[in-house]
Amino acid sequence: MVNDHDILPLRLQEIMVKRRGKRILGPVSLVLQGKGISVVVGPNGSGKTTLLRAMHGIDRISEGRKSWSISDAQAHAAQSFVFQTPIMMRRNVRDNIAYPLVLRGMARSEARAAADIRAARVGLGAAVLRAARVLSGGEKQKLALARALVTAPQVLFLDEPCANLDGHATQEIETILHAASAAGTRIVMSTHDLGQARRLADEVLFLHDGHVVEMLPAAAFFAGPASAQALAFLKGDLVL
Ligand SMILES: Nc1ncnc2c1ncn2[C@@H]1O[C@H](COP(=O)(O)OP(=O)(O)OP(=O)(O)O)[C@@H](O)[C@H]1O
Repeated sequence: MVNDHDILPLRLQEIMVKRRGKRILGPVSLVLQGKGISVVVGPNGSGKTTLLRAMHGIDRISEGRKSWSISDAQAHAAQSFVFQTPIMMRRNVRDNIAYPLVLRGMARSEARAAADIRAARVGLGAAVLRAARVLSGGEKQKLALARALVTAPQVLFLDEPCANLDGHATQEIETILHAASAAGTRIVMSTHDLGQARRLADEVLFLHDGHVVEMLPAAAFFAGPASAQALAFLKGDLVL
């Protein structure tokens, strides 16, 4: 809905993110393009969250260059980001989902109608008038996804969207992500769950110590990554 121009490819050239002078990511150079779901995996603290936040523009890049195929402002409007712990407003489900559309200038009645359609698609059709804050963890994550998808983003970032969810809720979220990908949204998500990476990934990015050590089609990654660190990670060994 936001614009017709492709915002991809996203190019990162030697980007670094530093906190109080300390490097926490980079240098990273990569090109994000094409279709499908890219899954970011790696040990704790390897920089998965920081990479997603830097790509979307939440974390400032200290060095290097990031560019979308159109201006940053236009590109930003065509992206959504889902946090590990969804942020709920003190409103009902419908108005939470409608909010990004209202922010973009859509009339409230139209935005609410669009929100109801999105709520139904994620299985929250019967809950549109419930207060968002009383939902279960799985329902909150579905609401967050509906709100992220209501603007029909070209690119959707998700940071550990199924952390703390049970198998049933995880399956529902994965079904929604598959459907969004099939509908053309480019997805980039992090996960701790290698099983989830196997189920969802078209492409895998393996991070270690703030570096993207592997960026491969999923089949190639799981068949045998090139680096010792990724091999150890796949085997379940500690990666030091
Ligand atoms: N605000 C911050 N200030 C200082 N260091 C930070 C900050 N946020 C993250 N870090 C550090 O940056 C590194 C990368 O963190 P990040 O959260 O991106 O990793 P991650 O791979 O997502 O980790 P996890 O798997 O534990 O979620 C870690 O060493 C972390 O301790």
